[in-house]
Amino acid sequence: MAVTQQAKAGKTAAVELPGDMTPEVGTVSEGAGTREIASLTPMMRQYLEVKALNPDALLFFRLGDFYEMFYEDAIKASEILQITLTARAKGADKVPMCGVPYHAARRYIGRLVSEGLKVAICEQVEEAGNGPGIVRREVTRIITPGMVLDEEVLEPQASNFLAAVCWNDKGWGAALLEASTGEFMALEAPGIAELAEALSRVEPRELLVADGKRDAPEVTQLCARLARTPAIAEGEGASFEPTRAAAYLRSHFAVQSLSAFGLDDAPLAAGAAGAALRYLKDTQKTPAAHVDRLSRQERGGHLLMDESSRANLEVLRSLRDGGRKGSLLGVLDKTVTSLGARKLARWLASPLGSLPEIHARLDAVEELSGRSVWREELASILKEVGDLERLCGRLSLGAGNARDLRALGVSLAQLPRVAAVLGRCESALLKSLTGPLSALPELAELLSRAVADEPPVTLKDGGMIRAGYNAELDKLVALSTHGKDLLLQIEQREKERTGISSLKVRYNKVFGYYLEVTKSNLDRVPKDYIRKQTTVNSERFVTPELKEYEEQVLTAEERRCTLELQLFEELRAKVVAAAPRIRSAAEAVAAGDSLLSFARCAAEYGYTRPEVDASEALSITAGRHPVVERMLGAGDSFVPNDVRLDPAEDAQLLVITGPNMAGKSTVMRQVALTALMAQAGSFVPAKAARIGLCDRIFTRVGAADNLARGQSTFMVEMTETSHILHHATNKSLIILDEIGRGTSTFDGLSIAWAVAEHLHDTVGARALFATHYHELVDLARERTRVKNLCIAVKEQNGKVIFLRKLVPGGASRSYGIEVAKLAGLPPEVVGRARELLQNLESGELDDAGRPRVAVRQPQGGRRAASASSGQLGLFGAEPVAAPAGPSPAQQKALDALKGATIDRMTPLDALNLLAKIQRELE
Ligand SMILES: Nc1ncnc2c1ncn2[C@@H]1O[C@H](COP(=O)(O)OP(=O)(O)OP(=O)(O)O)[C@@H](O)[C@H]1O
Repeated sequence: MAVTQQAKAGKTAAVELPGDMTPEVGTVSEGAGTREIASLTPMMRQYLEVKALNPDALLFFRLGDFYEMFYEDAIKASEILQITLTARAKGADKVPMCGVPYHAARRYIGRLVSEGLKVAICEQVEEAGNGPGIVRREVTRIITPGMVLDEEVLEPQASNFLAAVCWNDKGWGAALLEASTGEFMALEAPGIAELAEALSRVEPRELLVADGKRDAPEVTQLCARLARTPAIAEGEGASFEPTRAAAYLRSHFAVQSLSAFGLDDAPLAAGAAGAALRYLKDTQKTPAAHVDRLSRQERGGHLLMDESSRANLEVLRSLRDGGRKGSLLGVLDKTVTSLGARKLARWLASPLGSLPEIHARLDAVEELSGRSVWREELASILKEVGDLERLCGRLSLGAGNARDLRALGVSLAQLPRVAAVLGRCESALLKSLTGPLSALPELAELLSRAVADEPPVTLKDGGMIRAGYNAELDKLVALSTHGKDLLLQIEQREKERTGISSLKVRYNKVFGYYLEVTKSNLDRVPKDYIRKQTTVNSERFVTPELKEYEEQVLTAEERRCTLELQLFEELRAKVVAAAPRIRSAAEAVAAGDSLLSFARCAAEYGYTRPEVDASEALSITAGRHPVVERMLGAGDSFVPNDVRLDPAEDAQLLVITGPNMAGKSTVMRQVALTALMAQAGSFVPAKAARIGLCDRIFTRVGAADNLARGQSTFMVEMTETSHILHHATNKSLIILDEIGRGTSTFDGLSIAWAVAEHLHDTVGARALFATHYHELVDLARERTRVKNLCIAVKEQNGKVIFLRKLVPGGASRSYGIEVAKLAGLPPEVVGRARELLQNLESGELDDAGRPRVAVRQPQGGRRAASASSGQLGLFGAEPVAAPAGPSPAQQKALDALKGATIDRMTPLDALNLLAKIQRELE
C-alpha cells in the first residue's frame, strides 16, 4: 500500500511514500524500549532505531524528496518552523509527522539550530533496489549550534565557536573550536571569572560539558557570566579524561607529544581539546583534516576585558539593540572580506598586550593610511577573495560542492595580486603577509583549469568540470550532448560509402539504433551490415560501429557523471592536502584586510597614530568618542576634550562631575575606547595620544540589567565593583560611572568615596570616576593624585546650554530638574520638584516638626530655583551650607599673605610674618 501525503501540508505537490511504509501488524518495541507500537512498518522500525541512537537530536529522516520528522520531533519542529503537522496512519496508530523538502532543508535546519537545537540528518546510504528489504539509512551529519558548516546558516562576519569546558578543584580547562574554519585553541584558567573572560572573547554558540554535567552549578554560573547564553551539549565523560584526550589529540595531529602546542603541562586544557575534537568528528563523521593546528591561549598576551566591560563599552555590539550598528566594531569595520570582518572583531575583542606587536600593526596602518591608491587597489582585489577558511573547512569535512571549489579557485587566484601590493610596502608586518599568500599558485591554477564557471550545487549530475581538463570526460560529454550529431555523422559516412542516398539511422526500443535501407537499394548493402528486420518497404541493419556508438551514447551521461564525481573527489583531496597552506593564506588575507580597514578609518575619520609605550601615563589631546562622533546628526559637531592621567605625577584618579547629560559618560568611554583602539593597533580619534600599555580595562557603567539572572541592579553594580577592586593592577585602566547610585544617597556616597580611596591608596590604577555626588570633589583635598574635572554648562535665560567641554574643578550642581524638563516631564511635576529641591536645600523642620521637604508652598509663592544652591549635604545631619566668606580676622591674614613680597624676604622675615598672622588669627 502506498500512502499519499496529501499536498505535503500545502507546501508542495503530493508525494508518494515508498512502499516500505506499509504497516506490519504486530507489537514491537523500539530499540530504546520506550515506545510500544501496535503496527510498525519496517521503515518506522528503522526510523526508531536511528532515533534511539540520537535521542537528543531532531531526526531529519530522508524519504524521497523530503526530510520527515515523526512523533515529538514532528510536534516540536512544526511549532518552531511553522509548518503543518500531519499524521501517518489513523486511530490509535496515528503518528504525528511533518516534513520539509530536501532542497529547502538548509533554511529550516538553520532556524532550528539558531533555537539551540541539534539536527541529525539521516540519509539513504544505498541505492534503492539493491537486495531485499528497505534501503539502509544512516545519520551522515549532526548539525548543532556550534557545529555548523553551511554558509546559509553561518553569519559571514561572525565566528561560530564550540567551547568545551571541564574543571576540577584546581581550576578550569577549555577548548575553543570553530568547525567551519578549523580554528582550534585551548586554555587553562584558575577560576570561573578568568574562564568567562576568555570565552567571552569569542562568544561561543555551544558549550560542551561531560555527560551528567549539564545542570551542574559551575555550568549555570559560567553561562550567567557570558553575554550570549550558549546552547549546552553533553559529550562522553571519558573523552574529557586528560590521558585519553591527549592520546586522541596526538593521533589526530600525528605528533609524539603535545609540547608543540604547549599543552603537555595543561591536563585540563588537553582534556577539553580532546573532547571538542571528538565531538567534531562524531557529529561531522569525518576525520576533520582542516583542524591542523592547536594553539594554547596565554593570559598575558592580551589586554584583558571582562564580558561586562566589553558590553558596556559597546565594543562589538550596541547596548541598544545588540546590533553592530552603534558599536565600535560597526564604526571601524571597513573590511571587504568576511575573513577580515571576523578577524577585526577578534582584534577588538582581544587587543594586544605586547608593544612590538602593537607597533608593528601601527606601522602597517600608518603606511596604508598614507597611500590612498594602494588602499583602493588592495580593497578592489580583496573584494574578489571569498571565505577561504570556510570554503576549505566545508571541503575538508566532505560537505563542500563544486561551487565551493570554484569559489576557492577564484579566491586563490587573487592571492598573488594581493601579495604584489603588500610586497611594495615597507612595513614589516605587511611584507610578512606576502609569504603565505604566495604559497598556493599550483592549486589556484589547477582549480581554475579544472572547475566549470557555473557548476551546479549537486555532485551527482555532472556539469562540474571544465571542458579540456580531462580527455575522457570531454569524450563522454561530447557523446552525451552531441550523441545525435555523431549518429548523423555515421549516417552521412555510410551514405557516402554505399552510395545509398536514402539510407537513414533510426531508433526503436527493440533494436536500438539501426540503419534503414529501402528495398530498391538492397543490392548496394555492404557485407559488414548485419540484417535485423525486414519491413514492407525496407530492411533494417546494424553494424558493430553503430552498436558501439549506441552503447556509448546511451551510457555516456551516466559515465560522465561518475567520472565527474571522481574528478571532483580528486580535486577535493588536493584541497584537503593543501588545507594548512590555505589556512595560513586565509590568516594573511584576514590580517591584511583588518589593517586595511584600520587604515581606511584613519584616513576617512581623521584619526592619528597613538604613541604606545610602557609608561603608566595616558594622555589624550582633543580626543573624540569614535562612535558618538559618527552618530551626531548634521549640524551637531563633536566637542573634543583633553584628558591627562599620570599616576607618577599628580593625576591618577580623575573625579568628573557635571550636570546630567553633560557628557561625562561619553568622555570616560572615549578614553577607554581610545586605549583599546591603540592596543588593537588602530589609529585613534584624537589630535595626539600617548597610551601607557594597559593590562586590563575595567568599566562599571550604567545599570546593566541582570534581573533575568536573579540579581538586583545594585547587586550587579557591587559585584562588578568588587571584581574590579580584586583584579585591577597599577597597569589597569578603570572607568567608574556613578558608583553607588543604585542605593540610598548616604550609602552610595560612602561606598563611592571608599572605592575611590582604595583605588588611589592601594590599587594605584589609572581611573576615571564620574559622579553626581559633588562631595567627592573634596577627595582631591585629601589625596594628592586625585584631580577634579567637570563638564562646563552655561545657564542662559533659565535654560541650560551644554558646552561639552571638560574643565578643571568640580561642578556645583546637577541641573537634574532642567534635564528632566528637557525630557518632557509635565510642568506641574517639574514645578513641584523645584519646590522640593528648595525645601531639601534649606533642610529644616517646620513648626510642627515635619520635614520641610514635604511641605507644599502656597500657590504663587514658589521661589525660583537658585542657580548657586548645592545638593543636599550628606555627611552629618546638618546640610552643607554654601561656604560662608572669611571672617575679618581671616581676611586680614589673607591680605597680609597676599601683600608679602616673598622673593625679597629672608627666611627670618618669613617666619616673623607667619608668627604674626598666626597670632592675629588666634
Ligand atoms: N563632547 C561631546 N560633543 C558632542 N556631543 C556630546 C559630547 N559628549 C556628549 N555628547 C552628547 O551628549 C549626550 C549625553 O552624554 P552623556 O550620556 O555622556 O552624559 P552624562 O553626563 O553621562 O549624563 P548622565 O549624568 O545623565 O548619565 C550624548 O549622548 C551625546 O549625544
